[in-house]
Amino acid sequence: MSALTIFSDNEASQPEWHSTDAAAIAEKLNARGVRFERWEADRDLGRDPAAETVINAYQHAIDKLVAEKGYQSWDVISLRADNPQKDALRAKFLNEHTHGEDEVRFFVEGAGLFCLHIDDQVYQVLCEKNDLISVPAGTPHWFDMGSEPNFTAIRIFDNPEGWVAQFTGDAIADAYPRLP
Ligand SMILES: CSCCC(=O)/C(O)=C/O
Ligand SMILES: [Fe+2]
Ligand code: NI
Repeated sequence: MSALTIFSDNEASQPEWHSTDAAAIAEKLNARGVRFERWEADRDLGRDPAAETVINAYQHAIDKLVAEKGYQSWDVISLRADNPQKDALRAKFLNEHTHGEDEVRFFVEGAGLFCLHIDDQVYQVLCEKNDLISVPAGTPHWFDMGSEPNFTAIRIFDNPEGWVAQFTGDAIADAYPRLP
C-alpha cells in the first residue's frame, strides 16, 4: 500500500506524520508542489519484461503525459532481486541528488521509496504499482529500492538525453529509514 511519512530533516527517528490514504498523501504532496496520482497499471507484462514490452503496454499513459507537458523522452527501469548490479544501483540512488527537470515516474510493478528533502522536512513516499509521482526540478531527493528490489517504473524526461543528476554530497539519506 502506498504510504507517506514526513519527518523533520533533523530528527530521523520520530515521524511527524504518516498516512496510507491516497487522497491524504496527494494533498500533503501537492501542497509542496509534488504531483501524486493513482493511475491504472493493469497490463500483464510477464515475469521480467523487456523495456519495449513495458513501453508498448503503457504508450497511452506516456502519450497522455507528453500531451500534457511536452516531455521529450522516456525509458524503463526494472529491477529484480537477482540483478547482479542491484547493490551498486541501490547505492547510487541512495545518494541525495537533484535533476534539472521534473522527476516523473509511473510505477507499473512493485514498489520503491522516494525520499524528498523539501525545506526542513523529509517526505518519504512509498510508491507502489499504479502510482504516478512528479517531483519538481531542483528538489533534493534519494530513492531506495531495498535489498531485494522488485519494481518496474516508466521514467519520463523533459530532455532528449534521459537521466541526468547532480549529486548534492549531503549524507542525509544515511540517517533515514530504508526499505528492508
Ligand atoms: C523509480 S526511478 C528510480 C531511479 C531514478 O531515476 C531516480 O532519479 C531516483 O531519484
Ligand atoms: Fe532522482
Ligand atoms: Ni504504515
